[in-house]
Amino acid sequence: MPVFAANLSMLYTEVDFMDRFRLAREAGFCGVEYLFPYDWPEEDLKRALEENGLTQVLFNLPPGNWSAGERGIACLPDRVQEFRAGVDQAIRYARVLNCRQVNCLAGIRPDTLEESLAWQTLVDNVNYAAGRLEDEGITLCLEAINSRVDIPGFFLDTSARVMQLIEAVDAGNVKLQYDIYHMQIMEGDLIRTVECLLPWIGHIQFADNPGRHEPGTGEINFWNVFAALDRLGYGGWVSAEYRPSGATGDSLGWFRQGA
Ligand SMILES: O=C(O)C(=O)[C@@H](O)CO
Ligand SMILES: [Mg+2]
Repeated sequence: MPVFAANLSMLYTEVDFMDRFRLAREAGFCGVEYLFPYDWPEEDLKRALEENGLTQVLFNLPPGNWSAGERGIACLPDRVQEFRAGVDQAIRYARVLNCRQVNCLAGIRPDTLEESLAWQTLVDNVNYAAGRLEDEGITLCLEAINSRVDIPGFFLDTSARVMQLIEAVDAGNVKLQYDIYHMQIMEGDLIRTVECLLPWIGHIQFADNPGRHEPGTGEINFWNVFAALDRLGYGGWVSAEYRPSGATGDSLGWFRQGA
């Protein structure tokens, strides 16, 4: 079975954020990720990881104004300074948390922004971030997110589009973050896609579809998908990024079965 991590922004929301680390460890996870670390002091997060023997697998670059609906600023030409400051902030946290991967959210392209300008801004920003992160030994992940259900207008919404960006940037530390849930909605053909794109995949996340709940609640055959990851020799993390359909503990049958 792959090595699984728990996404603490979606799992264990029954308890306060800082208590989720312990619950993840008690369930048997050895790695965690969450959307953003920036609301907590680095040292507090580091302590939570160390006390529970957990690896910080991933977090996102600052996304702009999340509560106002922004989902990344990397494609927005009037936000380049803010993007760069966000890279600095992410590096500060990644150093303390010993986190080897950060994810860049491309953002939602406003109708008033020309597609070509959004694309060039994204290429330039990813180039900049990749250079800064390479110096730190950190991989920059680029996630394709479905624009049909969860984030209409999200600028990078297919694996092909991310691959186009990876080619345009041509940096060794830029990888595709393949989210099985989003790609089931946009593309399907999960196992064949992973097989084709394996060398460029840095991180995998999952939830079942529809509903974005745990494996077994929807249409994806996770047992076959996880077996394929093993057969293909995928060596990265596979993160449970789903909203449990009930209590988190009750949603972990897939994990207990595979562990
Ligand atoms: O929504 C997702 O999927 C994620 O991976 C989050 O990090 C936000 O993009
Ligand atoms: Mg995801």
